[in-house]
Order: sequence, then structure tokens, then C-alpha cells
Amino acid sequence: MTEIDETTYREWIDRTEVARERLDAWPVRGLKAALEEDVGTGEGDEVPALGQWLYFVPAVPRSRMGEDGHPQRGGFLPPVSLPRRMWAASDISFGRPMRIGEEVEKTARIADVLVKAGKTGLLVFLKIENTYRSGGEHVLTEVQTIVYRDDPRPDEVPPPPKRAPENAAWSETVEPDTALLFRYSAVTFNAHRIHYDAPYAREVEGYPDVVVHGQLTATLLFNALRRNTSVRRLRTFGFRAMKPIFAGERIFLEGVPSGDGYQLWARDGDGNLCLSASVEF
Ligand SMILES: CC(C)(COP(=O)(O)OP(=O)(O)OC[C@H]1O[C@@H](n2cnc3c(N)ncnc32)[C@H](O)[C@@H]1OP(=O)(O)O)[C@@H](O)C(=O)NCCC(=O)NCCSC(=O)C[C@](C)(O)C(=O)O
Repeated sequence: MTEIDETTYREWIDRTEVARERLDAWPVRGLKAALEEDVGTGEGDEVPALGQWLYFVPAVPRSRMGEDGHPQRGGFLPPVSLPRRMWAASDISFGRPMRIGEEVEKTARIADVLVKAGKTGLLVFLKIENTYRSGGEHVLTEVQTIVYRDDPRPDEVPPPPKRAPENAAWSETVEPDTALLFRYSAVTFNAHRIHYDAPYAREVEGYPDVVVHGQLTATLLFNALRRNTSVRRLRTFGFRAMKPIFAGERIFLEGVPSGDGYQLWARDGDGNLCLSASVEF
């Protein structure tokens, strides 16, 4: 493997890719069924907040898929040689809601590539800025951070987890099972094998079971916020995935008012922080 340092993938920074898509009703219908949320699915209805993840999915032919189920590396995304990919974080600012049936343009730009030494080994963080526009209007901007990690070491032990806050104003529980993970992978056309192929997740990537998608946990947190507050529209939503959640694990979706918004988090049954988020409205 080539040595990786801050300069290795520099030439990818500022590369852009533009795509256009009509926002079909189907993935919103699929998400509605998967999460049992009361959302409209007709022409002109609002795509629910965080529904941008249902669109512009990378439908590459099977022959161009990599071993992990994602499109082969290279091309628009830099060919990072660390094998294990995870969703690390997102920072989203909302303009106006997207609507089913509208034509949206998405511009993706490689915003940064950072190399860091983590407690779990070498980490390459890829930041992609996705800007969505429609009819000349700004709809949404998301800076998505993907992390690439080395193969698991035989003696690997997970780093000590951070504690979740203990001042929750509400607390809901959910156990994302493999059927929910399958349906979320299906509506986002995400073939990443860590979410459905348990032998691959265990034997190749070293996880104890299949992994819950970062965006699914963020969506569950947002839906819990809606159920427990009058918040419907957001100005910003940012999250950071701290500790993987595995299928069937019981997690707690919690939050508390904070400044002009809310602090949200998902924790496990031992009080460990799995995903932290903040929203402004
Ligand atoms: C990423 C891991 C391995 C690093 O864990 P670590 O212990 O090695 O890191 P650390 O030692 O705590 O931190 C090292 C540096 O990394 C930064 N850092 C540390 N974590 C993050 C983060 N999340 N986002 C942004 N930055 C982060 C941290 O701030 C620090 O920076 P510094 O040196 O400048 O101070 C660990 O945090 C972890 O396991 N997180 C959970 C990831 C996860 O479960 N993601 C969702 C499931 S994967 C998925 O959905 C996939 C999908 C959808 O299919 C798809 O491919 O797109």
C-alpha cells in the first residue's frame, strides 16, 4: 500500500460533479413504510427533512462495484487505499424543502481530504460539499464526511467510548433490526455490505454484526425530535457518528433544548454515545 500523507489526495480537492434528477415519489413511499412516518407521498408534497439521501444514488453497473459493495474507488472520489469506509459526519443547512416531482440539480465538490492518526489507526477523512438547487433557488447544502480506515488488526479492541449526556428532555428506544437496515439500504440504493452481509461485516471488516447506517440513525433522531417538540422545519442539522451501532442493538434517541435549537444524541444501553447531533431552527 502507498504511504498516505496530507498531500496524497490533494489533487482531488475542488473537483466537481453536477447531476440533475427528478425527485420521484417511490423512495419517500419506501421510507414512509420503513419508518412508519406520517409523510405525504404525492406529486408536490414535501420530501421529508433529510430525504436528500434518497436521491442521486450511485447506480453503477455491478461490474464496477468494489468488494465492499460501493462503486469502485477512483473517478470523482479519490482512490483512497484504506479499505474500510464509514459515514463519519454531516453538516447540513436547509434553504427550502424539496418537493416530490421537482427537478433538482446537485453539485458535488471535493472540499477537503484530511489524514489523521486516530486511536483506531490511520484515518482518511473525505469531505464532500453537496449543493442542491432547483428553479434557480438554493435548496440545501450538505458537507458530508466519509472516513476510510485500515483493515482491522487481529488484536483490535474498540476505543473507550464517550459517555452520552444524562440530561435528556425525552428518551425513546428503538432496535434497528436487519429488515429495517435492508429497507433503508434499498430506498437509498446503498449496496455497502457492512449493512446486510453479516459474514462480510464480521470476517472482512471486523465488526461484531451488520452496522446501522449513519443516515438512518440521524433520521430516527430527527423523527424523535418531531414527535417530542413542535419543530418541523430546520435551519441546520449536523451530526457526528462516534460509535457504530449494530443490528438488533437497543438504542435510545434523546435530546434537550440548547441555544436556538436542540442537542440530540443516540446512545446505547450502557450510556455510551453512538451519534451526536445538533439542530437549529
Ligand atoms: C470514525 C471512528 C472510527 C474514529 O475513531 P478513532 O477512535 O480512531 O478516532 P479518534 O482518535 O477519536 O479521533 C481522531 C481524529 O478524528 C476525528 N474524528 C473522530 N471521529 C470523527 C467523526 N465521526 N467525524 C469527524 N471527525 C472525527 C477526531 O476529532 C480526531 O481529530 P483531531 O485529531 O483533529 O482532533 C469512530 O469515530 C467511529 O467508529 N465512528 C462511528 C462511525 C459509524 O458508525 N458510522 C455510521 C455507519 S457506517 C455507514 O453508514 C456507511 C455508509 C452509509 O454505507 C457509507 O459508506 O457511506
